[in-house]
Amino acid sequence: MTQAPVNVTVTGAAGQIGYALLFRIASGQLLGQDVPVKLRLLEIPQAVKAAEGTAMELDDGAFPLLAGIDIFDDPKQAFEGTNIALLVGARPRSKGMERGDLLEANGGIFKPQGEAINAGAASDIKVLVVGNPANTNALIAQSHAPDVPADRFTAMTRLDHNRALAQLSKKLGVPVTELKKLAIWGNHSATQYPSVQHAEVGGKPVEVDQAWLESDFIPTVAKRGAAIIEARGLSSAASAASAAIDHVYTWVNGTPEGDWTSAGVVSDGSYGVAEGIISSFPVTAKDGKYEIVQGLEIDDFSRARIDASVAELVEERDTVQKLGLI
Ligand SMILES: NC(=O)C1=CN([C@@H]2O[C@H](COP(=O)(O)OP(=O)(O)OC[C@H]3O[C@@H](n4cnc5c(N)ncnc54)[C@H](O)[C@@H]3O)[C@@H](O)[C@H]2O)C=CC1
Ligand SMILES: O=C([O-])CC(=O)C(=O)O
Repeated sequence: MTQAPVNVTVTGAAGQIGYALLFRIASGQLLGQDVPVKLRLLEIPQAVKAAEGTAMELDDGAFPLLAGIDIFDDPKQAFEGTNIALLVGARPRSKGMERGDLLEANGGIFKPQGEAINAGAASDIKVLVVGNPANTNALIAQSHAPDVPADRFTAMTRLDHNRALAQLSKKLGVPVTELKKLAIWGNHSATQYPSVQHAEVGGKPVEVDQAWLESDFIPTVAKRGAAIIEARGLSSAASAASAAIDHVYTWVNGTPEGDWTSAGVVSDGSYGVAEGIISSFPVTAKDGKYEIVQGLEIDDFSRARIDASVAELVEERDTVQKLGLI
């Protein structure tokens, strides 16, 4: 091992995504097979013991790239010197909870975490927010880290992107590797817009009928989270962990020539998306930076769908603004 270990902080480490995610990080899939990692696990005090149990299992994996595990219940310590932060822990919606209540409860988590990242993370910090509502939680954290470049805060829509790839691959009867330039726009919620407008199969434009898009593909992708909960009795965990691995691996190592992926990134106003919100866009990654793909023509159908999801994000931003969370 020639390289110094990269510090990776995972919040919600004792949760179900954490359980799937940590072993993949330890095995080298987050950053590459030549990059040692040190894990920094953050949990609430009541779940520290469970996180210790997971850490024991990580030890038992004897992973060659795992250079150490530390467990914290204090965000200030957990983010000290961290290079990659995966913010998975969040307050789930409980019965009778309104969207505003959920945003408020999560503000109590993501505000101090943003402050702790601002105070102590490494200068090359990259943050991925997985915990829902992911886009607005990312906005809250980002707004409390004024010394960190805003583009270091991202929200996960890679799971939606992967779901879209899988659905289209099944429909066309081709492997996912044949598909390029799918895109998720907007919020990681049921209003998201999975777009095939620029998608290619084997280098040619994808042609599918509009009825299938509207009545099957889009709702299947957008409501997949709910369908998994219905079937499994628990929300997506291994697929979410897998998408988090993909998101960070791509961010660090780049997108292949002639393709893009999807991520929730801070809007610079591109495509009429309100500046400053964290919205999903088609993005490329190069030299450790995600960039919004520019210059795409947006047809009327796509325009209406993008606008609807962005309107929801603007509403969430306005709510957290009113609550004094940003
Ligand atoms: N963006 C996406 O595509 C997806 C997002 N999610 C979201 O990811 C989140 C985590 O999901 P699961 O692991 O299944 O939930 P879980 O409930 O199994 O685990 C969450 C963990 O977070 C911890 N936690 C709560 N507050 C914390 C805090 N302030 N600091 C550190 N840890 C804290 C809890 O103690 C718990 O161990 C949920 O919000 C879920 O909705 C899930 C799937 C996909
Ligand atoms: O709704 C949830 O908690 C899970 C989720 O985000 C998804 O599966 O897309």
